[in-house]
Amino acid sequence: MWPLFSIQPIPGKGRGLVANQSIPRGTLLISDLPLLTFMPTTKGGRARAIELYKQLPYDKKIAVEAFQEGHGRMSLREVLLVVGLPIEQQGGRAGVFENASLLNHSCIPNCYHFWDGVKGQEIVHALIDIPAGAELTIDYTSDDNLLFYQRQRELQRRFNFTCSCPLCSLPRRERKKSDNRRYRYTQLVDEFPTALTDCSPKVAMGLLNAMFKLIEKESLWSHLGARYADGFQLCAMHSDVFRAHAWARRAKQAYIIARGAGSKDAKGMALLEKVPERFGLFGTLCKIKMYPPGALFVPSSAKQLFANGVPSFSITSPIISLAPIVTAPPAVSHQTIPPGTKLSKGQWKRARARAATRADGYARKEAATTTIPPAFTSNPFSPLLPTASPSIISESSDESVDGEEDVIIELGAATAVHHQEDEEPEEEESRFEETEMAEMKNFCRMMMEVTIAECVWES
Ligand SMILES: C[S@@+](CC[C@H](N)C(=O)[O-])C[C@H]1O[C@@H](n2cnc3c(N)ncnc32)[C@H](O)[C@@H]1O
Repeated sequence: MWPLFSIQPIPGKGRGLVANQSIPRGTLLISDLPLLTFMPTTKGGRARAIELYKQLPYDKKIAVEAFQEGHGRMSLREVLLVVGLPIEQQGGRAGVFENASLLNHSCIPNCYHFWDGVKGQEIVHALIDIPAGAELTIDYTSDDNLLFYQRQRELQRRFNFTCSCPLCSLPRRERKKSDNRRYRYTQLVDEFPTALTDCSPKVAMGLLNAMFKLIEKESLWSHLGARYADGFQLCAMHSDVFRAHAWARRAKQAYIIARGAGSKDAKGMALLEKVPERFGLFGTLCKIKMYPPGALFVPSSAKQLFANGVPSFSITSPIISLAPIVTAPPAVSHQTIPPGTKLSKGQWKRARARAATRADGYARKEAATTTIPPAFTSNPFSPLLPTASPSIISESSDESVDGEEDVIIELGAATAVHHQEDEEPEEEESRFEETEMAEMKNFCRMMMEVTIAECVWES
C-alpha cells in the first residue's frame, strides 16, 4: 500500500507515523529537506528559528503550524525546539522536517535516522522488519546507548517529555539489568581499540563476540555496522584476508540497511570487501614478512609484480594466511621464488615443513580455537550475523575492482583448511606431496593467476 506510512494520533505522544504495510528492514522511508535549521542550544539560535519560519513560503509555514496544533499551549519557539531533530552529532544544529519531525522517539527504535550533509537531507531507513500497524520510531538522543537516567534527562531537557517506551517501562530490576548491559557494551567498545593492538587476536575477537551478544540483548541494531567493521579491522590487521572479506561484507550489509547503499560507510565497506588489502592498516599486526607487502593478495598488483619482474614473494605467506586469525610466528622461514622459475615437489615440501616447525605452539593452538562469533537465531538480523561453522567451505566468483575474476573463499574456509592441516594423518610421502602440491597450485592459481609449475625454486 502506498504511501508506506500515514500520520496518525498516538496516545500520549501527539501525532506520529504508522506503517500502512509490513516494511522490510533497509527500506528508505524518508528523505526530507529541512523546512529550517537552527542552533537549539543558544538563545540567538532559537530566535533565528523564528526569523527563518517567517521567511518560509506559505505551504511550508502551514506544515510548521500543524506541529504547533499538536502541542497545545506551547509557543511557536517552544514547538520548533521540540520538533527540531538533531542534525549534527556533537550538540549542534537541529532541523525541522515535514515528515521526519513527525517521528516519535523510542529507546529501542525500529528506524534509523541520520543527516546526510552532502545532500542536505534527513534520511530515515527501517532498521528492522516493521509489521503493518506499528508506529515508526527513531532515537532522538545524542548517543543511542545511554543508560536510563541519562536518556530521561536528555529527552526531558531537550524535548520536554518523559519517555515511556518499552525499554523505559521495564520493571526497575529489569531496567537495571539493561543498564548494566549497556554500560558493559560501552566499556567493551572503548576497550576494543587497545585490545586490537595489545592483545592476541583471540582476546580481541572475544571482546567482539561479547559485544555482539549485548547488541542482540539490547537491540542495538544500529551498532552492527561499526562492530562488523571492527571485525574486519582485526582480520585485516592480521592479514587474514578471507575473514576480513566476510566481515567487510557484513559491515556493508548493515550499513546499507541503516544508511543506504549510497552512503559513505556502505561504499567504503564495499570497496574493502572486494580488496581488503586496501585497508590502510592491512597486515600491520601480522608478523609474516611479505615482499612486496600485500602483493600476494591483490591479483592486479600480483600481476604487476610479475610484469615488472619484481624479484620475489614469500612462499610461507599463503600457508599462514589460510589459517584463521593467528599471531603469525615471528621466525617464519622466508623463502623466495622469482618469477618464471620451477618449483619441485620436494623443495615445496621441505619449505612447508620448515615453516610448520617454526610455527610455535601458541599460534597453532590459537588458530585452532579462534572462531568468529556464533550465529544468532532469535533476532531479525540473524542472516547478517556471522556464522561459526568452520567446516563450511564455499567458494564464489566475484568481479574484482579492476574487472578480473577473483575467487572468494567464504567464511570458514580458512579454518577448515587449517584443521585439515592439523589433523592430517601420517600418509605416504607421494600422497602428501600430491595434496600439498595441489593445494599450493590451487592457491596460486586463485590468488596470483600463476601456476607453481612455471616457477623454479631459488634456495
Ligand atoms: C519530533 S516531535 C514528534 C512529533 C510529535 N509527536 C508531534 O505531534 O508533533 C517530538 C515530540 O513528540 C512527543 N514525543 C515523541 N516521542 C515521545 C515518546 N516516546 N513519549 C512521549 N512523547 C513523545 C514529545 O512531545 C516530543 O517533544
